[in-house]
Amino acid sequence: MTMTDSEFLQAIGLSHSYVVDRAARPVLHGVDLQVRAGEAVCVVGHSGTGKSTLLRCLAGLLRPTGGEVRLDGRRVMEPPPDLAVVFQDYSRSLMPWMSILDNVMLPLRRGLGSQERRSRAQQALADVGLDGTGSLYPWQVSGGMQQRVAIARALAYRPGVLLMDEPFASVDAQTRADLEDMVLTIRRDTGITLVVVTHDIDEAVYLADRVVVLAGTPASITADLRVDLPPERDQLTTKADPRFLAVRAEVFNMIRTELARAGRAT
Ligand SMILES: Nc1ncnc2c1ncn2[C@@H]1O[C@H](COP(=O)(O)OP(=O)(O)OP(=O)(O)O)[C@@H](O)[C@H]1O
Repeated sequence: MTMTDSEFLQAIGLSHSYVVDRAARPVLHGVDLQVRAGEAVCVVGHSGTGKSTLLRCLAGLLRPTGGEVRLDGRRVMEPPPDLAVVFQDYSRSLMPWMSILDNVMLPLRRGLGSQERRSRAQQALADVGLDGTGSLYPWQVSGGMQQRVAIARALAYRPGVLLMDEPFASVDAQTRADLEDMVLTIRRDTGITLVVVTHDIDEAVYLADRVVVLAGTPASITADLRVDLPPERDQLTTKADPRFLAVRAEVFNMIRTELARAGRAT
């Protein structure tokens, strides 16, 4: 398949089955997803539908059992250097015995001098609002700040693509709103391509240019909705905007319909 400039990150006919008790258990089947350079796409779907599996395949952390993932035209066979991932569980992703600055410097590529690594890490900490915290240890700061550190670590090597798996599910509502706004600012300032998996429909619509719904067993993309909102967003006015409410209602109804089809209770 040939790729146009606009199709930057692609899943093409992607399928994945896990092996459980020696039997293949299909989770994803025929997932087609195109993300353009600089676009923000949120993936929603009910619990257990395969969102994390899809994200891990996109990240090159899991080899799909069918189809393929392409980044900038090249087939993804392992985690690409231009791509970073942030997971939900910041407490397990940070090294407690290392300072915040050392945590952020940790994955920076060899080949950079120590001064460059240090200045990139300090810049990334500043970008997430954590200027001046580098000498502290992760356990000395709040959960929301630890998640900012995890995001700074992902940003420090300046990836073109940032994948996030339920990144704000473990923090309180106010911190979550602050982190959502921080992601919007980073996106505006860097032009990074963003794919976010989230349970939270409001969060998905707030962050995204497009919301895709993953549904079915095995799952595929059953809806792909454009969010017709200006890029400048804020928690109060955007979430009260009729266009926001319309997409939110549409996504909500789709997921509810899928749940009913699967015979689950909402
Ligand atoms: N390593 C594995 N081996 C076997 N089955 C797995 C494995 N990882 C996930 N699964 C199963 O695959 C299905 C999809 O899991 P996945 O974590 O991708 O879903 P999800 O949509 O991200 O769920 P949630 O929203 O609850 O995090 C689930 O039924 C899960 O139990």
